[in-house]
Amino acid sequence: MLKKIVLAIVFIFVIIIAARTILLSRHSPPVTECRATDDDFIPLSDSRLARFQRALQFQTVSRDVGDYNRDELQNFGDFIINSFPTLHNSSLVEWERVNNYSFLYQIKGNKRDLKPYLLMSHLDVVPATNLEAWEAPPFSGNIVDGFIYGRGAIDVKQCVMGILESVEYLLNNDITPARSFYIAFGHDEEVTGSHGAKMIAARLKEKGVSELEYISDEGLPVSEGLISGVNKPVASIGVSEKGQAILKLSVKGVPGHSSMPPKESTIGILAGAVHRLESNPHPSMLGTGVETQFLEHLVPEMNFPQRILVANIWLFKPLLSWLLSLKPHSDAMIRTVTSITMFNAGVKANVIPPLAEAIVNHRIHPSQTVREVIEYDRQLIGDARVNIEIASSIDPHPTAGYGNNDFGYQVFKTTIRQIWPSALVAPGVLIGNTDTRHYLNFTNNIYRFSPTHMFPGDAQRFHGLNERISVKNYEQVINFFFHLIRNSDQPSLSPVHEHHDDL
Ligand SMILES: CCCCCCCC/C=C\CCCCCCCC(=O)NCC(=O)O
Ligand SMILES: [Zn+2]
Ligand SMILES: [Zn+2]
Repeated sequence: MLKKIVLAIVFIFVIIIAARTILLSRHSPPVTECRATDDDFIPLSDSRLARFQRALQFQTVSRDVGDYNRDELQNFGDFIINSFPTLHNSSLVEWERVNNYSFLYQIKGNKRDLKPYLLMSHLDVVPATNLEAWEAPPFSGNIVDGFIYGRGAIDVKQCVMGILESVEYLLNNDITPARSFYIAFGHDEEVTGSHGAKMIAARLKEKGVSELEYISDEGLPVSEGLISGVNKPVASIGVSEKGQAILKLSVKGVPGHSSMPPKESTIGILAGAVHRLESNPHPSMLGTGVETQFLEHLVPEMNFPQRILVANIWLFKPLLSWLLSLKPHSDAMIRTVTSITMFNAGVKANVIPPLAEAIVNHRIHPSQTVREVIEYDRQLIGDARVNIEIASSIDPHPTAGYGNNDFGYQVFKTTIRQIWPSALVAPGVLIGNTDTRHYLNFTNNIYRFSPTHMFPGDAQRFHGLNERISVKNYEQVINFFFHLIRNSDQPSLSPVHEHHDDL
């Protein structure tokens, strides 16, 4: 009898595994018909390329909240105004500098009943370090072997300049958009956006804007070769964004002579706490959020064993979590991550340190909250001598729609396929943070995507060494935004044609 029950259970499991594998292995058909019309390609002329190289030369570095290079932001802003004369003088455009260095543009379409959308980006960059290790100086914009080097090449001056080039082209060619749109460039995204994006959002409200059709901002790239077994480019659209908690850990002690040390120093206690945090990662949340749909979208391109695993996360979560945890970029998809980013202690070689401090930077999986993450840390540290203070925090963002009837998502999907026809397009979670935190009240439809083509090894270039973009990819960036604007002109989505017979 027991044997029969076991066999029946195994049989049911096999049926479920097979059914899910077959179901998720089906290729999804294109769901929209929205092509860019007219001459639909902007070539990367020498002058467009030179403008981008020049943009990378401005050292618009942000270091901390309120600590950014004002002179260079001013110069970069002046350069933008001078480089795009049609945009800045068109009767279709209203523009202003917000809080001195940020920019807000309104491009007026001729169908005023259509809800406007917003294209976001940012003008600042993080500092460049280890200058000797760069192939070309980080503020040169030099081209080496077909790549344009510079801090900001992928984060994210390529989008600033790509948006500006595409709009200038539209206006120079007398193409009046049907749907109005806004462009917002903040000047301190790398240090929370509280002086830039936050002020732009307030200004938008002042102008009477309360609802937007969708918002686009920097985000996930088009990646190739990052997931073993998937041989096509994977374009992931960030429909949500991780939360963030910056915690300051501190341990206080009594200073004294180093010849008579206490059993434990503030440094030793804090180092122990930090070590416990680093060696006990937060749990895998695989199966609870959009990372699940991301992986499931790739199933048709995977090999058979991979298909079985990914189509059945309900069963294989532990194994898959382990596999995904092997690489930092895939580990970041499935859990709240912990980075120890700063550690300060001690005053002199022969003085017992009175204070030790560390900064912990968490990026929070959308299925968790700031409170839960801090409680987990507290339990893990398990030492009342370690004080935990929240320096800043934000919960994960809500998830935007990514179905067949979600206008913004479908416009992105169509546009991506116009630039990368073989790309698999999938929803995903952005593992870093953006200025969109200041715009959450304008719409739920926020899409975080950068039309940057990335290959193995490129993820480390974000905020790292040798940030660069290929000349070809920069041309794709310009054309991505051009097509996005053209595709956004349609009043609504074309009827959806589902083909269920193409198994
Ligand atoms: C198996 C996974 C395949 C997906 C490929 C993902 C590759 C991820 C590589 C880079 C994405 C990182 C984008 C981060 C943008 C965040 C912008 C930023 O710097 N904001 C400030 C901050 O977060 O502190
Ligand atoms: Zn950025
Ligand atoms: Zn950045």
